[in-house]
Amino acid sequence: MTQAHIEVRDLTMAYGSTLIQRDLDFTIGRGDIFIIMGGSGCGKSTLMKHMIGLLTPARGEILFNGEAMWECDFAYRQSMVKKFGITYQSGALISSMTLAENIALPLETYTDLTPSDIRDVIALKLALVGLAEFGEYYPSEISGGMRKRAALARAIALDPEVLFFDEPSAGLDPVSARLLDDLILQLRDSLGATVVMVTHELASIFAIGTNSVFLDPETKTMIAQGDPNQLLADCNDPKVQMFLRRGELLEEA
Ligand SMILES: Nc1ncnc2c1ncn2[C@@H]1O[C@H](COP(=O)(O)OP(=O)(O)OP(=O)(O)O)[C@@H](O)[C@H]1O
Repeated sequence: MTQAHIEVRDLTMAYGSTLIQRDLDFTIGRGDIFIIMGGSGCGKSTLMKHMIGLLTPARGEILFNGEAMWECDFAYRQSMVKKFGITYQSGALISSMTLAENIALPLETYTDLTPSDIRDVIALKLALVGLAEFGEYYPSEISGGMRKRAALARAIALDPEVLFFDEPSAGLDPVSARLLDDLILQLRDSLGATVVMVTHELASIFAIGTNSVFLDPETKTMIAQGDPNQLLADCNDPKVQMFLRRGELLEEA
């Protein structure tokens, strides 16, 4: 049994009086590639925002390395969140800065590294994502797939313990999406990190996912959890099967 890295305990999420999901309870193991799945609008991004300290639970708790994220004060929570690397759907690189300058930003903000050390870290991170030659390029001068990888280089600048991705392969062609999956696997292994991903991409889910939770927008709670390949083989819930089989339900035996 792998060691728990993030534990979601009895979590209820709401925007004001609007309930989004209730009674979420699951564990993400160290080294997992954990997929948050479910139909449109069920609350996947909302769950991720709770995990990264942006939204406060209506009820329940999230533990990181066994420590409660919401019981503690803001400063302590920030020290936990610093161990997370986050990439959003758009990549969100700053367009007026080169890739190297984008990666330098978290290093200048959160570390005491010298300019020369920062240059070394930038070179290392760019090399890790296959962009060694592109440090002086601006985001608009490279392809969409390269922008995703550059955003990843920035997310790993501070050697995070957990990497969070919201729809990492959105807008990519299948080959670039596959390369991004390979890169996520490679980074998980080289950083010894845990990965948490919101994605609809079945190919990615089955290729790299090791654990998952399935959120249902109708009952507003989780209806399945576990290895996605195992869920495909064993889960009897028709909504989960519909999702994992791209809408094609198994014929009744
Ligand atoms: N800031 C907000 N205030 C109020 N409601 C919100 C807010 N953000 C999201 N919602 C609502 O919460 C619900 C869940 O949204 P969320 O973006 O988490 O879903 P999702 O599963 O990630 O969706 P998708 O798959 O379409 O990206 C939606 O009904 C959405 O309209």
